[in-house]
Amino acid sequence: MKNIVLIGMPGAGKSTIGVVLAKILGYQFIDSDLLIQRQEGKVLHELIEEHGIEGFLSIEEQVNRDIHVTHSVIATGGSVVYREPAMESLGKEGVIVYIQLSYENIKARVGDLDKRGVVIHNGCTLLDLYKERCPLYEKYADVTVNVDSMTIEGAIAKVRTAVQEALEGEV
Ligand SMILES: Nc1ncnc2c1ncn2[C@@H]1O[C@H](COP(=O)(O)OP(=O)(O)OP(=O)(O)O)[C@@H](O)[C@H]1O
Ligand SMILES: O=C(O)C1=C[C@@H](O)[C@@H](O)[C@H](O)C1
Ligand SMILES: [Mg+2]
Repeated sequence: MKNIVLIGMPGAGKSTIGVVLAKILGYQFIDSDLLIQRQEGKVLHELIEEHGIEGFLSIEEQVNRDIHVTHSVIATGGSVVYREPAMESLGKEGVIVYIQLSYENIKARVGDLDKRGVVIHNGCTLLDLYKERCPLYEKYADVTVNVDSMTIEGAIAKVRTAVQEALEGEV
């Protein structure tokens, strides 16, 4: 049985959708960000400050490559797409679902980028980040689900249907 791997911008709703979807499907829920925090004993923004962007991405890559599970929904961090080996490994683990949301809605959802711990270079805006990342999410996605103007419940149902179609009823 395939796992379901959620990718997308910070604030897209990967963790929010993922945990409820797992419950509905009777799957386990895994949040890569929480695995990173548990392994390192620090919260994300501390890790980015301490190790720098490339150092953090290396930790994130290793943690995601080490995920080997079944019957699980995996919510990833928004920056996982910067490391091809991590995406290759996740792609073998399950169907990759891009949770797509417009820039305007992402902007409204994410608060202080520093406190949230987003991988962004100095001088780069959220819009720059959005434009840089969207092609990467599209590149790795097996399925894209747009969740603009959807309630949380609506988004979960849409993701579930899209995954079922992609896996031809396997879940
Ligand atoms: N469909 C929705 N409608 C309104 N708000 C939502 C919806 N889905 C998620 N949210 C809200 O958006 C915020 C961000 O959601 P969440 O933390 O799940 O995003 P994420 O994709 O996991 O982000 P990150 O990459 O930072 O882990 C939360 O406050 C959540 O309650
Ligand atoms: O989108 C990002 O740059 C990130 C999102 C978080 O989920 C974390 O994975 C990390 O803080 C980086
Ligand atoms: Mg999350």
